[in-house]
Amino acid sequence: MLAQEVAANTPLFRTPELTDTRELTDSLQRKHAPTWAEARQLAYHCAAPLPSSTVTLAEAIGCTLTSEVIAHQGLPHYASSAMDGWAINGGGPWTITESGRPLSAGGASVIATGGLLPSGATAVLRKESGQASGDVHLSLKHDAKPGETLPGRHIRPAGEEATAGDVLIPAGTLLNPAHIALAAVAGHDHLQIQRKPRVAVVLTGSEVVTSGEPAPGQVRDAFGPQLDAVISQLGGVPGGRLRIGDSYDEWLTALAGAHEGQRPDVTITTGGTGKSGTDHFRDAVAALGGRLLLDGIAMRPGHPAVLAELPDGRFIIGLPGNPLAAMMALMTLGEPLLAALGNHCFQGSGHVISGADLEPTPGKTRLVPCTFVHELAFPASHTGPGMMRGLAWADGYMAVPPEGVAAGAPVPVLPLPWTAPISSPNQRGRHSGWHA
Ligand SMILES: Nc1nc2c(c(=O)[nH]1)N[C@H]1C(S)=C(S)[C@@H](COP(=O)(O)OP(=O)(O)OC[C@H]3O[C@@H](n4cnc5c(N)ncnc54)[C@H](O)[C@@H]3O)O[C@H]1N2
Ligand code: MOO
Repeated sequence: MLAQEVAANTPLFRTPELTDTRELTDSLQRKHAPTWAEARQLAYHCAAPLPSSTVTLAEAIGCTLTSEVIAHQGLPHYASSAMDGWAINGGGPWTITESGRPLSAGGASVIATGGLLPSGATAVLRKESGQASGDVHLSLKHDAKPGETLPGRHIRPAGEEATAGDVLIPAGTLLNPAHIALAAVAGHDHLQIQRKPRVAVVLTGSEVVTSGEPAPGQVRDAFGPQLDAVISQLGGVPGGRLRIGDSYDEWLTALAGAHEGQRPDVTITTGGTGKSGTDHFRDAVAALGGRLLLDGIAMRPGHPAVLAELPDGRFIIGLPGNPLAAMMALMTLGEPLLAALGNHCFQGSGHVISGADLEPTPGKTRLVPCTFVHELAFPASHTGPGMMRGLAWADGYMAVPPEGVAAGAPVPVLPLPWTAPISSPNQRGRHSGWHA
């Protein structure tokens, strides 16, 4: 269950005063590292929504519709039988004629469910309500339900569900499989949707191994098996993966775009955000003519995270190598950036009563995986920057302000992409804030 919420969520929206990213980054670079909140704002406001694109129906599931779906003809578009039986004209008895021919008074013809109603038909008589003798004579069974031959009985009239010109699915709808079926029955083949950002991943580090138990000096890759799923949960489309070692040349080639397939909108790197001889993020971005939008954040863990933009418009998010630090940096920068590119708002923090004293960390926001017990938020254990145990069982993560939080006071808490929103029941969902 959700912990008690004492303040409504405040989803972040594009605000006019913050749309000049260069001004924002310049102002941020003049002072210390941006705060956690400033970093989130910057990651949201540095990107414009991707253009919409036309896709097949199956490809549109899970996407946001940008152009309404109209009924070009009535739904259904012809009057049909709702039952297997006979199309009939009048109250009977009837003479059976060839199917598909117009019916005159006292006429009947065999029809199947969904079959096109012949002209002159006044009703459909269900098979179980009629008695045919030979191929010609049809009469009403004595035990047939009353009203079986009344005009309109068991007929699906044309336009019953929609008339031509009706808006079947408005723009801004997050398309579920039933929407797609509706578009199909209305005769549509393609839909216009908001394009989702394509996100490539570059995993760095020669000590990183991808299977089995790592030997001393090696680490098992914490990102490869799960990052694509998180990218999807954040509204992106996984766009390829590259593994490289620690050399500058490998970094340069990887960031230059040595990916197979389509060019990504965002590249996420892991590791190499430090400032040692084996950390090449900044040099590679500079060599490619890119600029750092953000270099470090006043938060723990994840403070070395970097956000850059290349001249071709691609964004690069540099996540630290430490696994929890990387995930917290991904929430801080990746969630808002993907939201902006995908043209939706992202969730702000809810407030939950803290069950524990949370120590101050002067000048820094602490991001702490937490669990909810009796509607109180408690910091999880095992939340060192390189640890995953705490995050694995967390219900969300706290953004503990620099001055700390006393037990019993509200603390900002955010959901993880795979946990329930920290929100009141009438709050809109993560992907529902499409900007028309
Ligand atoms: N002198 C300083 N050293 C460090 C500082 C500092 O401020 N001064 N900051 C520390 C912090 S905080 C972090 S976070 C890390 C940032 O490191 P990098 O982003 O350069 O990452 P690496 O050095 O490549 O790796 C750090 C750590 O993470 C492990 N790693 C890397 N990739 C993976 C992976 N795919 N799966 C699991 N673990 C991974 C790597 O083996 C290292 O143990 O710098 C600190 N140092
Ligand atoms: O940012 Mo490092 O965050 O603590 O592992």
